[in-house]
Amino acid sequence: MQNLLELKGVSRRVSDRFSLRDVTLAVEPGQIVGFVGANGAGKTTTIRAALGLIKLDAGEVRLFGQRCGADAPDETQRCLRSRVGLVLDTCPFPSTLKVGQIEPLVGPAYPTWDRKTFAGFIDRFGLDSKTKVKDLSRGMGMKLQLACALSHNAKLLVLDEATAGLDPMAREELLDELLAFVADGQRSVLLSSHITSDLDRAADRVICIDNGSIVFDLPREDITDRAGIAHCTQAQAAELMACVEGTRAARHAYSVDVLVPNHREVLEAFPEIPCDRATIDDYLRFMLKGALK
Ligand SMILES: Nc1ncnc2c1ncn2[C@@H]1O[C@H](COP(=O)(O)OP(=O)(O)OP(=O)(O)O)[C@@H](O)[C@H]1O
Repeated sequence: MQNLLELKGVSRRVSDRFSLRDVTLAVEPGQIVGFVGANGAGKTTTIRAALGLIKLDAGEVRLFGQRCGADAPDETQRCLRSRVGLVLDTCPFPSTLKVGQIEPLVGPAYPTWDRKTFAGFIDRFGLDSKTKVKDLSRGMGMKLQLACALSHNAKLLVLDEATAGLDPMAREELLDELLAFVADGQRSVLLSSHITSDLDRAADRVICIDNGSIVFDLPREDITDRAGIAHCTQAQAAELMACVEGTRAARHAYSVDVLVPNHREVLEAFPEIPCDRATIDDYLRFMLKGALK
């Protein structure tokens, strides 16, 4: 099936200090794709490139199979973007408007806006139409954005740090909504987040960017089900790293933690070395900071 979003070789110099470099990634239908990286790594810039909001120096972006760079005709861009639901870390609606005044502002921008669906989400999320945007809690502001994003028959949801600052219950609810959104196998979510435990639970794929370049792009289970952290002495680490491909090490005063691609194989081959499964957080730390063998 056709990818809902594709970036191929996207490069863009943003400033003297930061460029996107040859970024290639794809979001397949039915997937939740986690997009991770340190502060300033380039997640938001990549999302802006994906939505045709910044010009590219090289490469191409396809949304729903069609080219959607900032150089595509305005009408094409508008039409393609109207099939994307965007949720940002801060509520972008005018702060003095009431919840009940948001629909007349947002709805007309989408030819496929569905009033009944929007009313259903407002009700289900417990949003009071008389409350001003500025008086909404973080979680409620996110839910208002989500209600908008889910009410125009979007095929792709893009969430940029939308779980930041949410309490665990609100994050859980959001993840359940996202899982329901992709359940028919036709729609997808691109979720940039620093809260990697959300991705441990919900992501099908995890893509990591660092300093404007993609560092890894893996099925989530390659990280959380296969990879492991072996807790070694210096001598064990040397032996393990000599035998196993694709390891990375974090050295401590008297021990060495080694990231291994397959924890089961290590437990079989080196039963004396304790080896736990890796989390996405572990994997990220080792890939960004761990020493190669
Ligand atoms: N318009 C701009 N002009 C100059 N520099 C910019 C501009 N937009 C972004 N940057 C820089 O580009 C780099 C990447 O920023 P970006 O917001 O994409 O990172 P991020 O991964 O989303 O970070 P965070 O996790 O902190 O939100 C940063 O160093 C940022 O300061």
